[in-house]
Amino acid sequence: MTASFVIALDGPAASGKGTLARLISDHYGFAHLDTGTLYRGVAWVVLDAGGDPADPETAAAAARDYAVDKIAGADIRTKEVGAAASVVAANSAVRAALLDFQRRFAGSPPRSAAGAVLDGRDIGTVVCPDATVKFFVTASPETRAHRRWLELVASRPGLQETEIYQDLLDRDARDAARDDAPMAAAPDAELLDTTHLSIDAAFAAARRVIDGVFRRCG
Ligand SMILES: Nc1ncnc2c1ncn2[C@@H]1O[C@H](COP(=O)(O)OP(=O)(O)O)[C@@H](O)[C@H]1O
Ligand SMILES: Nc1ccn([C@@H]2O[C@H](COP(=O)(O)OP(=O)(O)O)[C@@H](O)[C@H]2O)c(=O)n1
Repeated sequence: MTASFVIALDGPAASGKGTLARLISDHYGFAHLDTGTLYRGVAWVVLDAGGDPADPETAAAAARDYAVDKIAGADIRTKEVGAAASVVAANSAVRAALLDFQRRFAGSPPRSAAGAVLDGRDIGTVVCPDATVKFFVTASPETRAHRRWLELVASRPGLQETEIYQDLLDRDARDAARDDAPMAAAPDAELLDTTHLSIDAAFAAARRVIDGVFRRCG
């Protein structure tokens, strides 16, 4: 089953897809799923238990047993958890274990919302190939590193922007090179480069695309 409207946002780390997904879901009254939290959650569970995210069985077992209450209070937004997330995300058994939940969310959004907004790496290509509107959100690596550094430095004084930059490049390379559901723009995705756009301007550009599609859908 598919919800009336599904908005898919994919793109590399810190491109602004999560920010747009939240604004879009608030504006249209749709439910939002940040699918990166699933991979970060699985990675956090593995790391917290002292496991190796690269060990296929350890990661697959954590994904099969995954429930959101397992990460209650955990800081899953760190760069270490992000790096481990992209390692577990290359494991097909992990991706298979998380797929059904994402598709059910898109098909039957919580609170009977009229639509769902999902952001991640493979939403428009694998999770919801029939999404109503698809975006591939990008920004230059320097811009993305600066944005992510601004987010993290408050809780980690001394954190170097160059460290974040390298981290993002490594993660993007892993995400784009994996065999299963690599990060990629769907052929019918709208490309949105936010390098020189404020959050408001990026949101306005996304709204123009969505409203245009909704008008055509009647
Ligand atoms: N267009 C933009 N201009 C400036 N900062 C932005 C823009 N879009 C997002 N940000 C900021 O960049 C950071 C990363 O954005 P986020 O939406 O979390 O990226 P992603 O979900 O792609 O990893 C956040 O602190 C967010 O507020
Ligand atoms: N749909 C998705 C979402 C995230 N991921 C993985 O999870 C990691 C963390 O995703 P995220 O969306 O939280 O990362 P940021 O863009 O917020 O930095 C990514 O680097 C991917 O490896 C994925 O493989 N597929």
